[in-house]
Amino acid sequence: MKGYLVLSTGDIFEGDWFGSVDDCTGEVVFNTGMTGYQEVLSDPSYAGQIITFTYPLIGNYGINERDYESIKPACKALLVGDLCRQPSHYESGHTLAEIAEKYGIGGLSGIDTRAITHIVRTHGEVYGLLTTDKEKLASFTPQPVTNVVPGVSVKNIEEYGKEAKGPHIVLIDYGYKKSILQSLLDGGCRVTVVPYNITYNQVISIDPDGVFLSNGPGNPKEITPQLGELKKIIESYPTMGICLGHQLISLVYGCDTERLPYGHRGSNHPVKDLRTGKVYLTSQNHGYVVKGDSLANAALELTFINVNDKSVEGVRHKTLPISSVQFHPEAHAGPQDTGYLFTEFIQQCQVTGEKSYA
Ligand SMILES: NC(=O)CC[C@H](N)C(=O)O
Repeated sequence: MKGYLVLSTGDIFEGDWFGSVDDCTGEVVFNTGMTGYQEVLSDPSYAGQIITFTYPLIGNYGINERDYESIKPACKALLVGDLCRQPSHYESGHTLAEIAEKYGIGGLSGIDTRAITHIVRTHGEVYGLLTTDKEKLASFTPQPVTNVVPGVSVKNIEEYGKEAKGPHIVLIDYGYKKSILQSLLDGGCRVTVVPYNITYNQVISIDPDGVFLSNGPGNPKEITPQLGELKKIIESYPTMGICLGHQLISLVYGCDTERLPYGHRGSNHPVKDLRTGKVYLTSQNHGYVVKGDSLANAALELTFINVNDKSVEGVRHKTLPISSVQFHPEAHAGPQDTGYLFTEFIQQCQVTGEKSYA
């Protein structure tokens, strides 16, 4: 079946439809990873987005039971050059098309993903409609995707690793990737996952040794109503944040965020650890970034920069044990080179001994 993509720029693409047959709209973004489509499509930070894969062949090793980053993928649609419908891998249980259909994700293959990527690179903020009905193309009115965190955050507290001997971590869920939870569990932690709008008093009653702010979709400024509670929480425990969590820590301390000219989404984004001068390849997925000049008089200092565009990739508090990174040390998809940041954080939660800084 033929399907169509119309962009907010007016460009129209025709391709072969796969996945859910319902029309869908979303922000069009591109991911440059050569592998990792399963982790990408199930990363909740892609909620409300249409993902263009720049790597030409997608689906060739199928879909397995282990590599999901969430129970239910939250992205809207997938744009693929060459869709493999006969995957080959010993762990593969399904094709990408089957999984797209199962989870209500739209898909178009056989389209020029390079051209779409070029449009997104040029315009930055691009929205799209996927439909099988050619008649609808002319009437598409793009609408920004907003307020997505409540839809992907847990509704109730969840506990993992209850028998673990290591520190007890509260993971605030803005749409966490399973690999963040897994990294904490692998480090010997007990983890309590809590909803994004958790209060200071609720965290105190859980009595953790550390706090972790997860990744998540959307504009970080949409979480502004939570910043007051968040400040009290993070100033009471050793804290680490990733991606959206990093942006929120920066907003708590009066820094500003903005949209990147176009997002960083892929598995080989180089960042420099300013403490050591070492450069690491990282997994990334973000459309917003902390403004470098807004750090000037803040309580935070820069710890990592992006080697390509010099954007902010990490900060830490000048006196409190609070740090965060824009990239993904939990990897999946992508390299695990910065996994040492989990080790450092877990050690910090152990060394402190005291339950609370307050
Ligand atoms: N992966 C994330 O946490 C993304 C953070 C934020 N939604 C952004 O796009 O910048």
